[in-house]
Amino acid sequence: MSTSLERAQLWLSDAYDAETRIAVQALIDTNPTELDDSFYRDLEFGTGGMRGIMGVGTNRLNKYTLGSATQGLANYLHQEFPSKEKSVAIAYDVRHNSDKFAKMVADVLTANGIKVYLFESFRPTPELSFTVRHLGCDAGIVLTASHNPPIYNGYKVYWNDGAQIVPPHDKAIIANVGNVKVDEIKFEGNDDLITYIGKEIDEAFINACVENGSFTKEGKEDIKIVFTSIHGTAVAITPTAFEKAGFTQVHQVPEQAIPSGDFPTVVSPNPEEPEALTMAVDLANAIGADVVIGTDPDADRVGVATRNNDGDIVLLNGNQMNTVLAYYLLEKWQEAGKLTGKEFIGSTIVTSDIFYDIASKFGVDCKVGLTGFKWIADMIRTFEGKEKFIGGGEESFGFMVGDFIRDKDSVTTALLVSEIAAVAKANGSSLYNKLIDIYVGIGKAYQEDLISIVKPGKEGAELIANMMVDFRLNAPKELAGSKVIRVKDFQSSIEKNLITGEEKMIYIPKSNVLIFYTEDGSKVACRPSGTEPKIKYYFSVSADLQTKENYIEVQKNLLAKIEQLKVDFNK
Ligand SMILES: O=P([O-])(O)O[C@H]1O[C@H](COP(=O)(O)O)[C@@H](O)[C@H](O)[C@H]1O
Ligand SMILES: [Mg+2]
Repeated sequence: MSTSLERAQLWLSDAYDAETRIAVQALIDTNPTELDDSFYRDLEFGTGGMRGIMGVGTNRLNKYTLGSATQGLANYLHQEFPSKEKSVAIAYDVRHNSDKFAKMVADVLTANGIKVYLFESFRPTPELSFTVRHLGCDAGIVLTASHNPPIYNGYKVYWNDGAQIVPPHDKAIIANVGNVKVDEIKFEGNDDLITYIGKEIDEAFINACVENGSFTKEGKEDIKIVFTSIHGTAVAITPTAFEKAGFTQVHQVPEQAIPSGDFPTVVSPNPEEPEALTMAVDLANAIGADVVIGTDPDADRVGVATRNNDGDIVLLNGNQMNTVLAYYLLEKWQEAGKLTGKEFIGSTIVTSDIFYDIASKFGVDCKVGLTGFKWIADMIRTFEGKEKFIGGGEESFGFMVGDFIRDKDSVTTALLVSEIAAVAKANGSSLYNKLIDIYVGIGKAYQEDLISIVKPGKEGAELIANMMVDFRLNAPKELAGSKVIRVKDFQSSIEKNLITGEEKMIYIPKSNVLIFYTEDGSKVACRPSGTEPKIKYYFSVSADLQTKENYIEVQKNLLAKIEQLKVDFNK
């Protein structure tokens, strides 16, 4: 394997433009650490596409890494569909360079004779997934790094069903990308092959979201909602969707309705960080709102906060939000007589096990995939025509309602969660109480939490890899005073019962993930993030819950248990 310096020297050839060569030379001359980090590896497709810091280098997002990825995709499309006229839809978010990168990517495709539908300005990621299906495209691309910091950008790739690519397509595209030499990238586009899209698609998309995310008008004029797009793409769509769905009291956070790749009013534009919703919560307190909803820059993630029984606004975690959403959808399908036993909800290995309880209550299946909504979308494809997908989610903030969009979708989710809150309020309850009702209904309360430890750069990646190796070599025997009785290793595809020694195969694709189960029912999953330089630990605990009145006490104990569990991992 060549060194970072050798790899960097290749970028000094004439095949690269002058600006790039100057920047690479400057790294070689003055910044060995940055040079190493920029060139020590190639960017890869992770959980949510290819993401990287913008800059020169093989491990950075730039004209050449995006160019070769797109040339590889074009080559693969020609291989897969040799005789048909091909088309690709392209969207982009509000980040720095996203618009320029989108046009550049469009040029590479048209230079390869592929027709492009390019959004005229920024749009949500779920709208792109919808568009691929709506226009019958062969693939789709979004230029976005989701909620990552402003220095990042990225490239999400969708196949013709509107789902992000999984094997074999991702591996095949990467293999094609690996064969692309820089002078083979066709940068000279053909504008005649570009069709700009916008308003008509927005209308179709919003109508589809409203149709799939609305079951009733009850309470929609009485619920007060604060919505923030956190400087991202949802601003162009979600307020209209709310209006069309019948909500009349939606208040936007004005400062955050301004699109900006600097995300100037937040530390991180990630609704999973409570700080990202501070301004929205302040506004909600000022105007007495019932619900707070915030979306990430590419509007696939959505955070929801609601009032607890003391009137304080509390942030629901991803599992709690997904619990309420999945349960409501199942209730609606049941009421409509649409549950036949051939339906399923989707989850991933880091989703709370409450999804199994909910599925069994309604007599549907709960399918489990690897982390990432692309694996939930994969289930829909696999069971298409045989079993019907109702909805799906995981630990992270976001949900997928039905199969018309094959990625998590904050727009439909925002409508649905607001409807649940509206109906609850109209019946003297609340979103918060709906969650507790579900726990009481299944006889068990759940609590989850997540720690993400950031380890940046090449050194960080090595540290994280070593931490996972260490967990395998020295697996914990006890967690928070309870014996570890079962371990699932998704890399070796083996589940081991530590009491009986029995081993079982795990039948989902391999991934670097470990899950430990303790005697008292706690579950801890460990995995390196596939989108950011982080290692993640997911905690899930549960306890019996018979009455609503006991919830606060039970929850307090569960939270204390999670704190105990965290001690072993927070290093
Ligand atoms: O970042 P997004 O909004 O595109 O979302 C993507 O990445 C998240 C974080 O993945 P990881 O834990 O590997 O960092 C996943 O949970 C999510 O399913 C996926 O769609
Ligand atoms: Mg996102």
